[in-house]
Amino acid sequence: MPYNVKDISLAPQGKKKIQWVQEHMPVLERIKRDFSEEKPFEGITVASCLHIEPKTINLGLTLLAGGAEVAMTGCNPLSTQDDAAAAGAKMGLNMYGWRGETNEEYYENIHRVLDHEPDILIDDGADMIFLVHRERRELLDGIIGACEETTTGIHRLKAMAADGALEFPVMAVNDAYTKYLFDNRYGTGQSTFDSIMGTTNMLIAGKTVVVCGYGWCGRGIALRAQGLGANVIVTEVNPIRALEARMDGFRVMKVSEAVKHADILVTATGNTDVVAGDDFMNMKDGCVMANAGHFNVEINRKDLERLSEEKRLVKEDIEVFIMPDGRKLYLLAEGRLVNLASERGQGHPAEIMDMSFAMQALSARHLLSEKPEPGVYRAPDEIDMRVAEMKLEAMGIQIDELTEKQIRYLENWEEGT
Ligand SMILES: NC(=O)c1ccc[n+]([C@@H]2O[C@H](COP(=O)([O-])OP(=O)(O)OC[C@H]3O[C@@H](n4cnc5c(N)ncnc54)[C@H](O)[C@@H]3O)[C@@H](O)[C@H]2O)c1
Ligand SMILES: O=c1[nH]cnc2c1ncn2[C@@H]1O[C@H](CO)[C@@H](O)[C@H]1O
Ligand SMILES: N[C@@H](CCS)C(=O)O
Repeated sequence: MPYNVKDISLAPQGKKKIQWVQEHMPVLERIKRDFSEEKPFEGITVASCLHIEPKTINLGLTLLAGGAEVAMTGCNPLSTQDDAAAAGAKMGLNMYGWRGETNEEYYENIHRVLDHEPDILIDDGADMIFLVHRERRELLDGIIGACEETTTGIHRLKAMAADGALEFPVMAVNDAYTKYLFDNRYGTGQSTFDSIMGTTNMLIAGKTVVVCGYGWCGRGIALRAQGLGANVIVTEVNPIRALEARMDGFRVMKVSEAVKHADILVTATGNTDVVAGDDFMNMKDGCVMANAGHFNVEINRKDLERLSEEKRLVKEDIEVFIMPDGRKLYLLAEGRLVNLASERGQGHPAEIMDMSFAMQALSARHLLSEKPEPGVYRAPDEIDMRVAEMKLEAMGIQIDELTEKQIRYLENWEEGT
């Protein structure tokens, strides 16, 4: 089985981590059992570009159990867990990736995965899908379609589809209820603080935490910051989301004002230059900045380098920028998504990725059976509801069913006071 990982001898340690998460991913385990009987992916090659860590390996093993050949690489140069990658290679997956890739190595590894001539792609951020369209067009004919994991990837793919440039169907896995309502909100909320606290060993209680963006991720981050005892300020560009943040109990202000108060600042917008230029000149001394959104552009690192007098690594994943007036500003994990890119970042909890990856597995199977036209599609509600039902069942929770009378009542427009 071809692979290129940092250190294959880390496999036993990675395997233990995979076994641990499997115990907390009951929905994916159930799908794995079904797939191993039905073999829906027999003869199919799946290529993934996802954060490589134990839960993702478990998705790979689920597809493998379904008969697929699986080739995996990372979707971020810093997020790969080397022991999990090594274990994946030993467990029958074609693994390419390591933590700390250069930009060149990152794209090189996507090429190696594509060399397996995949029928189905699973992407996070759409880098692999773009590469196929730009540089590996010879593969387009063989590709049945792709599944996309995250908000930013879907924005990019919709823009591509609007320009008539998207040449195969893509399932917008992020847009499933069982994905964004839980993964983006509770997953990012918890894993962002897990990583910030693990990296800095700092107290959150009593601090002012500024959250830029009050989308699904921002809501989760603000909620958890509040729960940890922080004073939370939200910045937004969307008036409705800003109002929601205010009525959820948070202060709302412009980022240029918020930076003056921030002890900790977290971006989660999917946008560029959210904190930039003069913001660094007005920022409070000692502010710790982290990005939980995408790529490394939300906090403008180039501005930070240009405006500071000195930059050095304090310890793994903490850089300090010393400003001309002596203020120290800290940036975590090079401004890449902190919950995965920092060494301490474990990503979302297993129980959360259980649903996200169940949606991935079932969306890939849906692509195979339906073979839709090129475009960006939400997964059918039946799949979404099925994942929620399986999750409730696994949690031992029962809910009521509508009676015939209630269904008739809800469908009736004549009955009133
Ligand atoms: N770290 C993770 O594990 C993780 C998990 C899920 C999603 N994501 C990524 O996080 C980002 C946000 O995802 P989401 O699902 O919350 O998206 P979303 O669209 O629900 O929310 C983004 C919010 O940011 C706001 N915004 C945009 N530009 C802004 C600016 N300059 N200042 C302040 N607010 C601004 C928007 O108005 C919107 O309310 C995306 O890039 C997504 O891919 C990361
Ligand atoms: O632990 C994890 N393993 C794999 N993917 C993850 C994990 N945590 C979050 N994400 C995924 O990363 C995307 C943003 O790049 C998010 O959409 C989320 O689903
Ligand atoms: N794969 C990209 C998209 C995250 S939303 C990244 O890691 O930054």
